[in-house]
Amino acid sequence: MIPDVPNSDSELGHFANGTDSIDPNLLDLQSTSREVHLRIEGGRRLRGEVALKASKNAAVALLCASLLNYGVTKFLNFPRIEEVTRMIEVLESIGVKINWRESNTLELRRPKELRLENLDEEAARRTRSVLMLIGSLMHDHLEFDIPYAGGCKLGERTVKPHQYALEEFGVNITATDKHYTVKVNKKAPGEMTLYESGNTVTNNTILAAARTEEGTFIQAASCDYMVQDLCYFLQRLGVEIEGIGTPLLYVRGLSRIKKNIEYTPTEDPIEAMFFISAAVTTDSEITIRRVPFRWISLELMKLKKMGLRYTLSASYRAANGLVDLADLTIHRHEGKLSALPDKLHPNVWPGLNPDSLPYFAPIAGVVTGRTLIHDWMYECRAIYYAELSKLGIKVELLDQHRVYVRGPSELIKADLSCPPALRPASLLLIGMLAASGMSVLKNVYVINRGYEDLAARLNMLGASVEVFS
Ligand SMILES: CC(=O)N[C@H]1[C@@H](OP(=O)(O)OP(=O)(O)OC[C@H]2O[C@@H](n3ccc(=O)[nH]c3=O)[C@H](O)[C@@H]2O)O[C@H](CO)[C@@H](O)[C@@H]1O
Ligand SMILES: C=C(OP(=O)(O)O)C(=O)O
Repeated sequence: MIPDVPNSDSELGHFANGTDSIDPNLLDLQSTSREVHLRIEGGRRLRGEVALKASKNAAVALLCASLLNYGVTKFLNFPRIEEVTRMIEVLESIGVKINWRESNTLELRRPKELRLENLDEEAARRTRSVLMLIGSLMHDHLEFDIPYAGGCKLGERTVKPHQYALEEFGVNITATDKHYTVKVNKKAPGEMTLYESGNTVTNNTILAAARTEEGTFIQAASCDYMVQDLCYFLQRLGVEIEGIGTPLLYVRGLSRIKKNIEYTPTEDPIEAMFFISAAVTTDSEITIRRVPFRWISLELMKLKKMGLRYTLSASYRAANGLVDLADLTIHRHEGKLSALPDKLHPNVWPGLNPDSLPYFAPIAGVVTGRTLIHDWMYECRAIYYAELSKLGIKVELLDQHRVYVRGPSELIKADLSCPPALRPASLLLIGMLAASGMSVLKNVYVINRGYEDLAARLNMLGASVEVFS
């Protein structure tokens, strides 16, 4: 059985799935050797256009999935972000040959034999995504160790759903000192139900099914965007998958996969929410290009009901030919937005995306009235929303899941450090863009985990963001 809570103090900071307290060491763990900070001259209105990059969350799943393929895998338009770099370090350490080709094309060639004993533990511990290595490695390895996974520090993030899902495929996972020890006696479950409709666990299960020749019905699957992107890639590899975008997936795998393949992941709906929130909080008009609008349709609906005006262009296909995109223009609101009377809360897709929810916190700071944000999914992410009060937004923390945000507020500059979680850290950047004067945001590694070249892209929109170390 995998414990979800660390057994001893010495495990704190490493067993990131288990602790429900915010670990002060985590920032150190997440820093690269050179800390990078941002200096933001706020209070400028944004203007112009920005195009979205592909998502961290699909990218990490695709990197793990590349191990299933004994041919050459090429990912086009792949995000050059810290989380991808960590996963590349992990894959290179076990023998995968990886090269960045022209700008954002990533080419991977796995060797016949992986050297799992060389796995780069330091890189692995910085990301939760290493959990998905289990679903890929179980097909050719009878026994191996994976370091305890890291990722955003948001309170307890259980690994039990992964254990329960993979045991259906004959995978036994036990927690030893700082590692999961994985033993495989492969079997085909036929039918299985996930313990939670989590994204990473769904992807892990799909990876397990992708090289299981008998068909697998996966019930209570997440239908979220990174799951869809992984399924589209696996289909290209020849894996049969039905029910993409629904909670019942049917996967008929292949015993061996060897194919030279190119795949372009879809643009990131959560990056779209970052730019939407930046535009609304600074009361700006900008156009966000290449938005997978159906993946944030509920978010757009809520914004419309607050009074926000936006325009969607005619739709066109993403480079993978599968997902519809459109260009989204957010119009200035000139202070005329109103708070929704009902709470904002996340849900598994097609609900309001759990990673979109935080972006409503700075928005709620500039609308008139009181907004209740109920972040039930994560144990303590709502606590980070209260950091916005240091930028002048009136946030009342009701408990570790709920905040009231009262607006409109006049935002004020501040010097702050990033909390150890990507979306909450990026909220502070949004607040600083809207606050007049010079703010400093320290140690932005955690933002760079998920977003590429954000300072330069914001500067193209007329912001003034200086990177320094
Ligand atoms: C690499 C990746 O894709 N990361 C995303 C993924 O993390 P990931 O799939 O790893 O998320 P977790 O498994 O940690 O789940 C997030 C939280 O939601 C809870 N939970 C989840 C599903 C459910 O049906 N019921 C439930 O209560 C979990 O117990 C946990 O507290 O999904 C999260 C939730 O969308 C996102 O914030 C992460 O960006
Ligand atoms: C929680 C997040 O990421 P991860 O699952 O990588 O920790 C996130 O992207 O907001």
